[in-house]
Amino acid sequence: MTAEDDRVWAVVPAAGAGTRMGTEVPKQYLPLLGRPLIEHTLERLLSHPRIAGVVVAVAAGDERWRALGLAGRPGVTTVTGGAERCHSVLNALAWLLGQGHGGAWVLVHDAARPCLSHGEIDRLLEALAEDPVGGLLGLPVRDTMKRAGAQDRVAGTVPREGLWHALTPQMFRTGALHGALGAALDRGELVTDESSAMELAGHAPRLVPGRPENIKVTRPEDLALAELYLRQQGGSTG
Ligand SMILES: Nc1ccn([C@@H]2O[C@H](COP(=O)(O)OP(=O)(O)OP(=O)(O)O)[C@@H](O)[C@H]2O)c(=O)n1
Ligand SMILES: C[C@](O)(CO)[C@H](O)COP(=O)(O)O
Repeated sequence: MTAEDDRVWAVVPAAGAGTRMGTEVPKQYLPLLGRPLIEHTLERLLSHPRIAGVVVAVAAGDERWRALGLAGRPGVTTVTGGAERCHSVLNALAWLLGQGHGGAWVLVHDAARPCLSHGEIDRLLEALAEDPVGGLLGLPVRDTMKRAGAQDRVAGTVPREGLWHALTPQMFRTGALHGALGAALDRGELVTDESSAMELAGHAPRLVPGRPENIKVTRPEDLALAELYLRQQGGSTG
């Protein structure tokens, strides 16, 4: 294995508007324990010894990102995001390809998931080190799952055996993921995660158990939960 293949990069899609949060400030910039949410996320990634660098996709003209000063931190590269998460990820992957990292593993991790632990990153790297496809962190579904019909009436119960929540990071070879994502977008498939693109390309990514604390801050009530989890980690990266 060449030294290049052993390097691991991270891509952080951070160009969203946070509509479901209902705040004027995009959620990745909301304060969490006194620091912008995205700062916690980037710190988790940048402090991991196997991660060579982080490519952050931010909205065009994002003044908050510029004002944060994180763009100038060693190991951080900024690219412009796109209309959807998949476009933002594709732009970041294109930068990595342009740098000659097509053979390297890339971990795509939502900026909105600040409670990621080093233990999860380690599990992902160990489980997929020799995997021909790659994979993602996930959580088996614990509740009985219902499919809603008209007027939110139960249309049916979905068997939960084998159902998982997809989390991030999702880990694939940069070149393979860029190709699969580009092909999905060419077909008009605005995939909501990287695994979907790889599945459309005919692959079966591996699911690796993540932690319930690795939540995606999406709605207002998620902020308090993320703060609780970060306090429980007590500043450690887990
Ligand atoms: N065009 C977009 C949309 C989303 N994201 C990022 O993708 C991650 C997961 O997306 P989501 O939780 O949906 O964030 P938003 O799109 O900002 O939220 P909403 O759907 O509520 O607007 C977030 O870190 C978000 O910043 C992105 O980089 N580019
Ligand atoms: C990537 C992801 O976090 C996996 O669950 C999710 O698909 C992001 O979806 P969103 O609609 O962009 O929040």
